[in-house]
Amino acid sequence: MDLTLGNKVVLIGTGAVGSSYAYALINQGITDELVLIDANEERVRGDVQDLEHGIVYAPSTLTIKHGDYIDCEDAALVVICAGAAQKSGETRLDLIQKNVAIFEEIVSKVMTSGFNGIIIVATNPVDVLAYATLKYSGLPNHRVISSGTILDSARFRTIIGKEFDTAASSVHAYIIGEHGDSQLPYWSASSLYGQKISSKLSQSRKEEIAEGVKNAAYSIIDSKGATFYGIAMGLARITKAILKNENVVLPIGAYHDGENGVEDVVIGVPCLINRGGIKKVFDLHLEDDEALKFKKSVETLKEIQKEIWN
Ligand SMILES: NC(=O)C1=CN([C@@H]2O[C@H](COP(=O)(O)OP(=O)(O)OC[C@H]3O[C@@H](n4cnc5c(N)ncnc54)[C@H](O)[C@@H]3O)[C@@H](O)[C@H]2O)C=CC1
Ligand SMILES: CC(=O)C(=O)O
Repeated sequence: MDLTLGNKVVLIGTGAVGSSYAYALINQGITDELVLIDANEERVRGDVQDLEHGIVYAPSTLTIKHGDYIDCEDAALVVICAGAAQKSGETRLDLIQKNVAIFEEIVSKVMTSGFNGIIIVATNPVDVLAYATLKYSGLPNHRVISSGTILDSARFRTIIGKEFDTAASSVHAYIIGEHGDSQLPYWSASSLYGQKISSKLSQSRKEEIAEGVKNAAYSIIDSKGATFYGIAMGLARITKAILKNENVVLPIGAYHDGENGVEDVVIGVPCLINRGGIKKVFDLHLEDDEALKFKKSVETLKEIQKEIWN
């Protein structure tokens, strides 16, 4: 990545997820310059004004504008939340055909601008669309990030935190694999006050927790039609890790080129994130049942890739 780039963020897709992310960025003072793009221009115009009024009370000031793809030229980060969202009863993978076509168009426009930064993908199915973004952009592997299991891991930590009456921020726990139905808890590496969480829970409770995490999106979509605050905070966290060069460990979707015995797939694992993007994809030390589930998750994603790109 071009280290002379500042901290400009271009957000593409200002629907429920995108606009919540913009709001989170402003509230946390993460960027000095935010550009919004969406196919629905009227909506962007309204969002820019509404968000600008909030800046008055933000921790630091920033410029925010309704932009176009040329604005990606000197952006440090492009965040893509554009595309179709799940409706009640749909899985994330049901969205693939529509959203791959949208991504081919969006990513080629981003790259035509001369963009030389990092892309974060949030649109579902997020891991396959990050893979598509790598293909369509030609960017190096470490500069395309799928939000992956950042949200699932937050859900996991929230449930465990409540179980042990401890703040979720003190729970060190990860969901790995697809951001979707084949995900799995990384129990063997999940800890609370330095002790393994899995040894504190019965098998049936662990299974209930894993199901609860996996089904959280379905339950929220049934209740209010969409999920957006959780992912918005997760995206803001990844953004901060990049723009502030944090070298922090986050569970995100990373391209695997042999890491963890996996080839040519974007999948969620703990990674080191800094100004250059994905600095390191960590080795998983999986127990046998976890390794089996992780392999199945890889196969699920590869099947979808094969259907689209042969
Ligand atoms: N990664 C994650 O953990 C999560 C991902 N999502 C995903 O995020 C995506 C967005 O969800 P919502 O914001 O709820 O949907 P939404 O329907 O509210 O917003 C989508 C936006 O994309 C825009 N758009 C569509 N085609 C476009 C194009 N070609 N160029 C520019 N803009 C375009 C639409 O005008 C709309 O404003 C969905 O795919 C959803 O499944 C949602 C929650 C969590
Ligand atoms: C919609 C979605 O991907 C989620 O909330 O996990």
